[in-house]
Amino acid sequence: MASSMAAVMASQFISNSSYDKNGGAFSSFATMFSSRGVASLNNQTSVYDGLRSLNKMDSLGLETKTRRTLMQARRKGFCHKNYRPWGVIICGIGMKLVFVATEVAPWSKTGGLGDVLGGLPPAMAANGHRVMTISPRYDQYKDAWDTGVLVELKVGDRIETVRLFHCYKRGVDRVFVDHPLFLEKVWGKTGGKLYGPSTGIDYEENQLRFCLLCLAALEAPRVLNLNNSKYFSGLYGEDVVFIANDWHTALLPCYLKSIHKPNGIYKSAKVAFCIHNIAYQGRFAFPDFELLNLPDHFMPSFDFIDGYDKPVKGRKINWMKAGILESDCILTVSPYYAAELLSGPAKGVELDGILRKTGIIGIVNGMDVQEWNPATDKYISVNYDATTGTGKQKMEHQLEQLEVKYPNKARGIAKFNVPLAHMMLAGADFIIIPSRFEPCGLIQMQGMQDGTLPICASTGGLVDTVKEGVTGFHMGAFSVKCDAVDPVDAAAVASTVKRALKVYGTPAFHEMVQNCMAQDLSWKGPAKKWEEVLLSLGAAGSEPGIDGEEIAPLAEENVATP
Ligand SMILES: Nc1ncnc2c1ncn2[C@@H]1O[C@H](COP(=O)(O)OP(=O)(O)O[C@H]2O[C@H](CO)[C@@H](O)[C@H](O)[C@H]2O)[C@@H](O)[C@H]1O
Repeated sequence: MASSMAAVMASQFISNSSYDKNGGAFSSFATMFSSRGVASLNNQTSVYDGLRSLNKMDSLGLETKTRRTLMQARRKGFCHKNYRPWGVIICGIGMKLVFVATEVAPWSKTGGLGDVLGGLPPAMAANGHRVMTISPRYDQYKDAWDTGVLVELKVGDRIETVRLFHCYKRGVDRVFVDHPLFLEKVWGKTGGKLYGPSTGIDYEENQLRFCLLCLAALEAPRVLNLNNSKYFSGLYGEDVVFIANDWHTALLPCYLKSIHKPNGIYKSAKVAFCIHNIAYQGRFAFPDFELLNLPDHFMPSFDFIDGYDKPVKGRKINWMKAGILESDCILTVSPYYAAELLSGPAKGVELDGILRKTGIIGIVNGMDVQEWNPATDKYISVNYDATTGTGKQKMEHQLEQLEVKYPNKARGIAKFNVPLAHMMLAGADFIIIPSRFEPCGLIQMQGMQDGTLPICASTGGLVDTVKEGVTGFHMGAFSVKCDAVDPVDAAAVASTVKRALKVYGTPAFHEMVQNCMAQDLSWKGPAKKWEEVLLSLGAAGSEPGIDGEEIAPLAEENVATP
């Protein structure tokens, strides 16, 4: 197939790839709808022999515990990576993880997908894994350098050249794929323009854009020589675990199997596919299969007919279906949502049957507790913590007066505004989340972190993360039919809000606020669960990490636009 071109062309550019750059608010409610070693000996072999006699050496010449001990010592600052007390270079432990997605916060974000790609990778790195993210370069990110590495890829009927940019932040290699299909269309880091000229309208070339991303992502671990980490250096190599996210990256396992594995490349590499929102599947006209440059035997994995019970005329291709069938394991962002996806066509959005065959694992998302920390939040004028959770008396009085003076008044701002989102969640007492479905949901966690009680629908991750009467209020599950609002659902919103208002200002309310703020909502717990799943895939060289003591400090220069 012509598609083997990518691997061949990429290898021609490896010589180019050496790279080392050192590089209470006026409304009490906020409602947001959003929807690892290389063992290298110097002349101190007697010490090495001593180690060998003390420990059972593994195939790479190091006993796991020894490696971990040294790693931990380095983390505590007891030794530097260039200090080799035992004549052993240790390049790391754990797994080599490559996350691929169309969004990665803070560089690009339209919602929770960007947040997850921003937060989970540093948490995995904190646990001792070598971690890379690959996403498009939508803008001239000022903190991401040109590696000078070019890769040629066959996309559609053309050969396209992409350039790889890189920065190293919070223990993670952030790789950005530069191509006019991304930058020339978007020129910005956030907003609906990532996917189309305006919200709800897709770019015609989206399939080609995402083919390009998947193909480039499969080259990066083999061509990028990255040396910024204290613990790791050189190429990631082939024993990696790819984590593909949502339908845009569903072709990654297909290209891995059609281009690389037949050529003996990435023999032990595995792919985990994570569903953040099954509502978006990448359904296209069947003839578009030709655009993808995949062998015909992949057709059944893509083959799809709209309308489960009443099939609609005309076959389609379905990217997410192929991603699910061709990956080594499927994850989603909460256990309850995983169960909902298996429950039937309505919640499984017609992929429930496929998921029942493959199985799916739900792990609740964490949140970035550094970005969302009311004690240090740069977007709010008065910082606070659990001991100062209450508003000023004067303002509380003004609030009461506002309600009396302007009954039934509220403000609605339909804009993507990060500072405002922080201010609303920090300033509000309640956040109403009336989701018809919610795979995990981050705003309820951001609210709880800020001491703002969620009043939420009982669906998906909201069930897993909000405890009735303890950390918030549940309204019950809503109809998933989007064409009309069910009056029963509207009544449930009203009655639950009334119930929450009765608690407002009481000792029970203050206890709930304390309960919310006392929780560890960070990525630490979820990252351990992710590690367990990814280790079980058995990519060569995969080992458990360590217990990360803390997530690395927030990078000084975090947001990156010209
Ligand atoms: N007007 C606005 N201005 C600025 N920022 C705004 C905003 N409205 C929302 N945000 C921010 O965008 C993010 C929204 O994340 P969510 O997880 O709640 O939903 P989303 O549907 O995007 O994510 C999907 O993927 C995530 C990640 O897996 C799942 O948690 C979720 O259930 C699934 O639907 C939060 O960081 C929030 O603060």
